[in-house]
Amino acid sequence: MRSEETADHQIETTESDHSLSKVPYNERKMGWLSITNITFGIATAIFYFQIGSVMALQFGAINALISAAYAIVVAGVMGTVIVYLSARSGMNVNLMSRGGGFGYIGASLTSLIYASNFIMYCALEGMILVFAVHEFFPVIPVWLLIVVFGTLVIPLNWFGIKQLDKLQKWSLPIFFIFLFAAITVSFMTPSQYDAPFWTYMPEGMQIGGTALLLCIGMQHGIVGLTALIASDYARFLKPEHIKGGSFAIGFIPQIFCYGVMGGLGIWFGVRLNEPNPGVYIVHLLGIGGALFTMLTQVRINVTNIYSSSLSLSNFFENVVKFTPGRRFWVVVAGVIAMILMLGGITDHLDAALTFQGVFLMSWAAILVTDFVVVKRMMKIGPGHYEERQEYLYKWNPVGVWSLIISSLLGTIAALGYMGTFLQSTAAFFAALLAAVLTIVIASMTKGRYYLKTEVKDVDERDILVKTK
Ligand SMILES: O=c1cc[nH]c(=O)[nH]1
Repeated sequence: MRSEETADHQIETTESDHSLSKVPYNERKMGWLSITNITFGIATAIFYFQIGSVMALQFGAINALISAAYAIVVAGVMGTVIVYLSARSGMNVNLMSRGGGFGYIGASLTSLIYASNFIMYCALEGMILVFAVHEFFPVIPVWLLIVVFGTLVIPLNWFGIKQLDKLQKWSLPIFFIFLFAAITVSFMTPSQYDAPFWTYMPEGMQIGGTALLLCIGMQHGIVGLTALIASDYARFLKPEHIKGGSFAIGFIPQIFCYGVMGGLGIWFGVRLNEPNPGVYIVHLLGIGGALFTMLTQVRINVTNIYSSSLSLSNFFENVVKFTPGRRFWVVVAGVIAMILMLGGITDHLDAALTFQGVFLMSWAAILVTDFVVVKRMMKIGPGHYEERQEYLYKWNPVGVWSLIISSLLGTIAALGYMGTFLQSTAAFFAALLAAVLTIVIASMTKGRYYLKTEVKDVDERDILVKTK
């Protein structure tokens, strides 16, 4: 087994993390339901209520619903392809990017930005939890709650994927009990809006046009992330579950995030005339609302820390050969998130998150285009994903230039320097641009930078496309 050949890889094998190498076939034992269950840890975050409620109250419920449908399709299609690639290769997007168009240093940069994204989200989600609890127990100082809840996610990540699976499995039924309670109480609470909720439209807004574009612009901050994230778990999928499982893992959680949670967010928001779920859930369920928030936020933050630890492991192995093991990075990610919360930085992350929304969607688009168009249709580059440094160039211009150009232009557009239309659709256009650039640069370089030397020990099962 290749992953046992070096000392680093032995550490991983004993921890079952495989943060630095692909998951060997004899450890791809998880069924599609278990993996979908883990990704529901992300999908059940009240963050998605908030997106739905804010969109509906600012731009109208029908625009929010159309935008949710758009997010389901875009994240679902990209997510399904990425899950398929992860399950076939045994790699997450960090590893896959090395041989999937970026080179090993190129892939380190994507890993670093990806890790920073999860750490920021961990801090943002952590603050939602801290404020919900502080609301009920104002005597407990905020800094203490930050330290307690910031520390809690570290041991919950200690034993990797199996622990995550158990945690998400046991907490999901409790989540649904709270959710049904909130819906029931909401029905019993007089609505602030008398007509059917989907007819809600604030003054000066209309169906479609700028209002719809602004909703789509809000969704773009997160669509790329939800398409990419399942790859951390799908690499453990049993090979016999790949066919139907790729769709289940790649698509169903998107329906839940944007459709169910987002849809309920629209409904709650309009009914209660309140955009902040931290306020309305507590209003509906009292202390139960604080417990519900605690549950959803712990569920999402264990996945945030898990994904950041994998990405940090990748970055530091690739760039400085520092391989202390994934648990070390769990602690680092947890501590940085706490520092962000304690420093009050979470109120100033807007520009960083705008850039990351564009960046992540472009990255997902490059991985999908590299596989579907470059490898499958144009037969350029190797037919398998290589992750070992000795076979790779540091940089592959295909992914690296496509990502740099599209992310830069996309961010400039998203910040409003190219007009309103491009501001709201920036991530989409960056992703389209990234896809086109991937094809153009791959055909210009004729796949030269995918592999430094020929790989002679490729397992037949790892070949995704016959390129020769
Ligand atoms: O992956 C995600 C998505 C939304 N919010 C998070 O905290 N993490």
